[in-house]
Amino acid sequence: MANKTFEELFGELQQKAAAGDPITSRTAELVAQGVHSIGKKVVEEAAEVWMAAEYEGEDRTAEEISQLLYHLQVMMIARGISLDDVYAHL
Ligand SMILES: N=c1c2ncn([C@@H]3O[C@H](COP(=O)(O)OP(=O)(O)OP(=O)(O)O)[C@@H](O)[C@H]3O)c2ncn1[C@@H]1O[C@H](COP(=O)(O)O)[C@@H](O)[C@H]1O
Repeated sequence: MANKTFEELFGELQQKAAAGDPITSRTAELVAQGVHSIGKKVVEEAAEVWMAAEYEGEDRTAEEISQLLYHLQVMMIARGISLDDVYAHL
């Protein structure tokens, strides 16, 4: 996972969602479960970011942020939302 940019990860996840095996790919498994399950993971990871930021160190907080970003990307793929769709609102 180290040194992978947001854009590079998104491309990899798109490929995994399209052709990945739910047995070996967490991304393919989550996309197969659908938006409801992914949404619960997004909320869970967001709460873990909050708790880490308030009570833990920078490294743990960064780790939780990476997990939140991953699950947000999975949600984007499940809903057919591109990076440009999101950047348009930033
Ligand atoms: N960056 C990530 C990544 N970040 C987080 N996660 C998943 O999110 C989980 C972290 O959430 P939790 O702390 O809740 O862990 P958990 O309790 O095991 O998860 P649950 O069983 O509760 O869902 C991890 O165990 C991973 O399953 C990720 N899964 C995959 N990636 C990358 O995505 C790419 C494709 O991965 P696959 O789709 O698995 O091939 C690869 O480059 C991976 O490194």
